[in-house]
Amino acid sequence: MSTVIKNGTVVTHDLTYEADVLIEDGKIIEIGRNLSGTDELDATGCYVMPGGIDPHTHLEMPFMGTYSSDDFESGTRAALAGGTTMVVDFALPSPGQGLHDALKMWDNKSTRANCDYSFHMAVTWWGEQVFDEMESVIKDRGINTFKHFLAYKGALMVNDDELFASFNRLSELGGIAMVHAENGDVVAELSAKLLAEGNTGPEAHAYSRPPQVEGEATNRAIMIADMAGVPLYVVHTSCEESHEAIRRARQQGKRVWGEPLIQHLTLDESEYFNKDWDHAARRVMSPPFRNKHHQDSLWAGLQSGSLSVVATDHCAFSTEQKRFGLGDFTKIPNGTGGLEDRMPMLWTYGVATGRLTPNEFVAVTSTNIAKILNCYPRKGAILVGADADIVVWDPKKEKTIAAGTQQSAIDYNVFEGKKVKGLPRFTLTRGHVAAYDGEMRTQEGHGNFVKRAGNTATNKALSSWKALTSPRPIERSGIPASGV
Ligand SMILES: NC(=O)NCCC(=O)O
Ligand SMILES: [Zn+2]
Ligand SMILES: [Zn+2]
Repeated sequence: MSTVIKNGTVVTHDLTYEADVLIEDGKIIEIGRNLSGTDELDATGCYVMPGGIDPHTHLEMPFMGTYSSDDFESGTRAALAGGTTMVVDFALPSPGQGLHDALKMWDNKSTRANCDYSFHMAVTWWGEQVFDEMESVIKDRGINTFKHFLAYKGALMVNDDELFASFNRLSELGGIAMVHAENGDVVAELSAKLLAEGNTGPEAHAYSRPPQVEGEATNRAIMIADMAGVPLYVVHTSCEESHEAIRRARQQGKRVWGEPLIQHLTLDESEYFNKDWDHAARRVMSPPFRNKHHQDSLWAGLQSGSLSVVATDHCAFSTEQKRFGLGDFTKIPNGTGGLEDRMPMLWTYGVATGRLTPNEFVAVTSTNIAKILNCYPRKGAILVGADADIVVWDPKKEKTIAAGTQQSAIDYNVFEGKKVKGLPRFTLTRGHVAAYDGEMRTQEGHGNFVKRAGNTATNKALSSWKALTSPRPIERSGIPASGV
């Protein structure tokens, strides 16, 4: 059995052309004119693009005394509804837990995934066991990305000595370092002071995490990564201070990538000043939403290439869960949803406004991250031999975002009421049509784990440079006799 996508315009990160796409056994087998197959999908008036890849999700994540409400089933269903065909989730060991132990837990949860997925490994504590297991996580499990939290003091946060040790180990093994860049010590101090002064509401979450805490931590991580000789990926870049550090590092030739979220690009800090406690608390996430100055900086970064990827950090908590923080903003579970809305929101606020070209849209939602994570061109490509993870995108299709019609398990949507123009007509996950003109036809358990080998081209380039420039003793003849 084969499927042909007919009469569409193929849009990739570098090309736009009219062609049909023929699929068999989950792969693209031919691209050309006048193709035929057993099943036909009509793409007249549509763009045929690589399915989105969201490299930053937290599905069923244990966090702040509860679990995020979307699991691998509802989360990947939401992804497919919005044109995303692969998610990358974070496996988080609890303190003292081994990396492989934590991965077993994530393996169990992910059996229900409707689309392909991969994992990043989090380094939440440091010791010999973590040092040792990192090797097999990369070589046997095919996980080449390791996240470090510089925030969440007393929980997930690692200190600078641990960060440097882990970055050095990754440099040796050919891994990629990731950071949540906020200065956790300063956030803890500011939070305690705000609470003592009677600032208990959700707006104080934003006051406790000003752009400076993010700028400082981003810059620190960049410098530590540079000394270790490891590539660095900065997650949820939300402000000019952090973007500026990334931009400068890239201009200096450092291997650093920045990832803004669709929430930070399109929602601002005024959400926290809403008189309705629930409204404000539902939008509590770290880093918090910023103002227009920061949003313009992020858009400019995507346009100029100093920022590389748009993600969601999908970590959805219900209103009931958010209310754990009534009377104390530090207890509001941090996180917002966005998996279903990332692509339509970015198209509406990016492509339709002229901030991004359709090719740039494909680059920042799919191809760039496939290259960074080392799964391109299996993912992120419309090429013969690639997985048939495809979105047939109708630029004229419209809807108003509403919690009542979403796939996510929670009872609200941070984009509620936003009108989007540009939606999937069909979303295909390895050839299976999981979203058919608004109707969900997902298959629970269809998703496969995507292995990603370490020692990428970027790792090799960095280690060659490191070897060439590393400190070495100067050979001298005629060493003076000691003493005077
Ligand atoms: N971002 C957020 O507030 N929650 C999810 C965990 C994280 O990425 O920091
Ligand atoms: Zn984070
Ligand atoms: Zn996150």
